[in-house]
Amino acid sequence: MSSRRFAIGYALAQKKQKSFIQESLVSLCRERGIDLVKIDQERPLVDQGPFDCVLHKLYGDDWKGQLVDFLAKNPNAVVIDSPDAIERLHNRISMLQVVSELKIEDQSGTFGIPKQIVIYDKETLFDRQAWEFLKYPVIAKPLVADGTAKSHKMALVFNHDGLNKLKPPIVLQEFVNHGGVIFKVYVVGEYVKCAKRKSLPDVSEEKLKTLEGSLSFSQVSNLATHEKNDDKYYKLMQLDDTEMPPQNFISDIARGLRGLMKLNLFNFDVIRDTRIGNRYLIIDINYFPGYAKMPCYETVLTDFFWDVVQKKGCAVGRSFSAGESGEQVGLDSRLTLSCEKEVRKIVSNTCCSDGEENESVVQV
Ligand SMILES: O=P(O)(O)O[C@@H]1[C@@H](OP(=O)(O)O)[C@H](OP(=O)(O)O)[C@H](O)[C@H](OP(=O)(O)O)[C@H]1OP(=O)(O)O
Ligand SMILES: Nc1ncnc2c1ncn2[C@@H]1O[C@H](COP(=O)(O)OP(=O)(O)O)[C@@H](O)[C@H]1O
Ligand SMILES: [Mg+2]
Ligand SMILES: [Mg+2]
Repeated sequence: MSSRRFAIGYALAQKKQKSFIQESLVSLCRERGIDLVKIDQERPLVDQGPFDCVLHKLYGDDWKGQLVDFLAKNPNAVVIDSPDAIERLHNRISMLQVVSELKIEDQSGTFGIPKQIVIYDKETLFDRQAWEFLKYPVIAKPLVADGTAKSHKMALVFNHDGLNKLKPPIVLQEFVNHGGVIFKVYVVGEYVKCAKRKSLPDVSEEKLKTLEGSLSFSQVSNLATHEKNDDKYYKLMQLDDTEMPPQNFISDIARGLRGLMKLNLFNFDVIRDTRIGNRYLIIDINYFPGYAKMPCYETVLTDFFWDVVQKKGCAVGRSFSAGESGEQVGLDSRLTLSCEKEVRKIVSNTCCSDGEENESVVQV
């Protein structure tokens, strides 16, 4: 076994750094020969390193340019993931477009997205005919999903009166009753983990008649980590009784999304339509989500980093080995850690001693 050490530079917002770069992760990586090194965002990336790999959740043209410069100087380095691929997730319409391209083998369920429309102005918002195919209640979501608190502010709209507070550009999406439970599917390269979380309660036809205007909410599934890891959380939220989606089905969707979006680090939110038992709707896809909420996230992420630096598991480096051929290659292919190997293996979660029955682990 080689004793070479590897360096992974990370560029993350303060909050993300705090939640993700925990000592437990840093030390596990260190034991495996991988040093996690903070990138100084005050200095040009090209002046830092050497890094075998850059891990990031920063946006904007300046950062994108820095990554390009960095790769030009370090042709053998890898960037997880491509800014262009990540950018698609910053708009709630383009984010879900990829679902229509998905083809999966497993037939144990059907999938799609809720009916929705993008509204750019008040005139269209109040023109009920423009979106008559949507039934109340509808959820109004900011079109932009750029990680700001504002981009998570939503409203559940029960009738025409509830439209007054809305500020386009927004996506109006039909609210689908789903038993108050959402499935969050975390993807880390080939690894997939599905977890249950609390969601908005169902709204019956009778209840809808009595509800006034709208209800504002934000990040309903996002309680503090310690609350979620607590057994009481599942009991309190009655999550215990909710059946998980079929594992193969979820792994097929995860694999398909990963391949189409060319992303390695993301999660997606899925709800099960209570009207049609095995119909699943994808409502949200997030880049580099809160992995620290996954039990054993340290092991999962360290294994992934190991595969990346060892150039295993994914076709790292091959598509952007400009050094070998001397050719100039496009930005996207050089920034993309593409995934060619498709291992479809369901594994049981052996790394956790707490035996969480509410979660499933799948590799795609
Ligand atoms: O902060 P956390 O750990 O709750 O993670 C957030 C995610 O929560 P989740 O893992 O899905 O439960 C959260 O997911 P949701 O959008 O709430 O489904 C986002 O991914 C959020 O990132 P951003 O604000 O969209 O850039 C994530 O926030 P950042 O950590 O990236 O700021
Ligand atoms: N179409 C929908 N039907 C029912 N509930 C929904 C729908 N869309 C969103 N939700 C609920 O609202 C929450 C926030 O919506 P989401 O699109 O995931 O935004 P965010 O990016 O802020 O997480 C979801 O976790 C879910 O509880
Ligand atoms: Mg969400
Ligand atoms: Mg989101």
